[in-house]
Amino acid sequence: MSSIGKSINQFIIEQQLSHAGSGTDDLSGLLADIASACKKIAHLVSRSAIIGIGGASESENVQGEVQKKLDIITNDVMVEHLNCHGYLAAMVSEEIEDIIQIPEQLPKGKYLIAFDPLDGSSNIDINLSVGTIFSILRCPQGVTQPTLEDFMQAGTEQVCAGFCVYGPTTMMILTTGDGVNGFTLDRDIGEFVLTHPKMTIPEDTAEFAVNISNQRFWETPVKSYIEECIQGIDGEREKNFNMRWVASMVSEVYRVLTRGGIFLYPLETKSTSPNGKLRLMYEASPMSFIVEQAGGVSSTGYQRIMDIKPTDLHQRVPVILGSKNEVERVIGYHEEG
Ligand SMILES: O=P(O)(O)OC[C@H]1O[C@](O)(COP(=O)(O)O)[C@@H](O)[C@@H]1O
Ligand SMILES: [Mg+2]
Ligand SMILES: [Mg+2]
Repeated sequence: MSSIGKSINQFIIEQQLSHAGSGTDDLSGLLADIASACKKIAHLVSRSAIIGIGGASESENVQGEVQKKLDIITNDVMVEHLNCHGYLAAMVSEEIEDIIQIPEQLPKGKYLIAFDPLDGSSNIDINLSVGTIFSILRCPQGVTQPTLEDFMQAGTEQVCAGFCVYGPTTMMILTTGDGVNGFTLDRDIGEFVLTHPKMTIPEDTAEFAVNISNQRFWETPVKSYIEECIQGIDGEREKNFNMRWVASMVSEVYRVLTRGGIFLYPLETKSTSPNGKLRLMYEASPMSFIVEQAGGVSSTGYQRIMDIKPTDLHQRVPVILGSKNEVERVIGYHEEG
């Protein structure tokens, strides 16, 4: 029987029960809290102009980026929804410099979470899609006040990763290491329902996404690859490529999941941000888990992103992800030097 239309909570509980020997645990509760937070964020994003929460704030985040008002508000929504039910031991956010501890008086749980509360926030004021990205890790046993070291886990340690896109429809994409499933927010009943079961990324593609204005900073392997794509049928590849750049990673990854593609935010030598722009813990790692679970590949060009153990909460890494055969081709160019 098709499981289309199943609520996200029902789906997670059934998925947990179907694994031999495992019962439901706090993960389903935590995911229900995340879904509630994302529903609230979807509502705020859609009403931001009406209620006067669009535009920039007066503050900068830890990476020196001017925060949008909604960057701050959505961060608070995530913290408020996730800190009260005892599923988490601590959180980290792209918008906050240090670990966010669970208040003393509240119960603590066995998971850690890293999140980007509003991805692509430069797009809010021009009415393009934005999103929320999250990565769930296990808190080491016996730890009640997690430290930096407890969060320094490679992407391969993730229990679950997901993201929401607040676009023409609000969607949540989720993996717990058993494939990737997509849920659409049905606003009539206030639930995310399964609409895109078992999402897979086609192995081949003729569509690339890169911010070409940074071309002068790229290394030779990426420069050569993009040059080949642009030459199209007249070049070595003997086929035409299409290009997209939404400047919102959630939208780019969602597109790759639905019709294939390659997305690059590569190493940028000599730029002010030589490791690229994307944050390992809040963007690269969870998206890599999802992409791999959908049959795609995700790499820095030199290394599988899922294998990188962070050394800093706000570390940036180069990202090349998407359709297997194209990403492997770019990795091959890095190997050739
Ligand atoms: O400004 P650029 O170079 O186009 O960068 C776009 C990239 O930056 C991001 O917007 C960074 O995310 P934040 O909005 O969370 O800082 C990605 O979503 C996107 O891929
Ligand atoms: Mg982001
Ligand atoms: Mg963000």
